[in-house]
Amino acid sequence: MGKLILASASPRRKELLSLTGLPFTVIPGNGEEVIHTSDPAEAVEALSREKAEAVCGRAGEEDVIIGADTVVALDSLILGKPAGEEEAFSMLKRLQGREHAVYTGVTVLEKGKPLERVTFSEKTTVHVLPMTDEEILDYIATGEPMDKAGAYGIQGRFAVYVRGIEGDYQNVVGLPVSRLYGFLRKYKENLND
Ligand SMILES: Cc1cn([C@H]2C[C@H](O)[C@@H](COP(=O)(O)OP(=O)(O)OP(=O)(O)O)O2)c(=O)[nH]c1=O
Repeated sequence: MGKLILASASPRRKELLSLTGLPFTVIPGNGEEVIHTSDPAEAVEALSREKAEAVCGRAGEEDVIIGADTVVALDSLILGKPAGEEEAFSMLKRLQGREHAVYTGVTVLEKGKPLERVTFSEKTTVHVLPMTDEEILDYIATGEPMDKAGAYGIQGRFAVYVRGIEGDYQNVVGLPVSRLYGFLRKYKENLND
């Protein structure tokens, strides 16, 4: 068996994958994330596949690669990372006072067995309390929104505005780790460091 590779530059995903106790290596991808569908589940699944496939060239024949992507969906909009503070403001203005869905797509790919590739997505519903414009601006000033889908981090200062969730918390932070572990546990004894 080869190595387990996390195809991600996200420090959160690295931390979440560590919870499995499996040895793994991080290879950040650098591809553009372009969404070609209005279906958020389809979008994150496709992006997770692209991220996993993008590092295939740098992986060994027996390596197992994980790619993941997270978006926020509300009404018919799919929100990725904000391009700047103005976009962060308009995203948070839309999200406050209501519920939305967070989707993370995951692909697990054994480089030598392309036909056994697994792709799935997980949805978590997040209920956000009403926020004043001043609270939104104060939150943006923390710097937390800029590298996160939907312009917030449930694991950070935004926690005070989260009334509750339905589904997997870790999925919101960027990796549905318990569901993913279901696909990874078979590699447990066989991975190289
Ligand atoms: C909604 C939400 C998202 N996020 C993060 C998870 C993801 O890292 C990020 C969404 O961006 P992604 O494009 O999914 O991931 P990334 O660019 O950070 O990392 P990579 O593509 O290299 O794997 O938003 C939080 O940390 N907390 C939250 O509450």
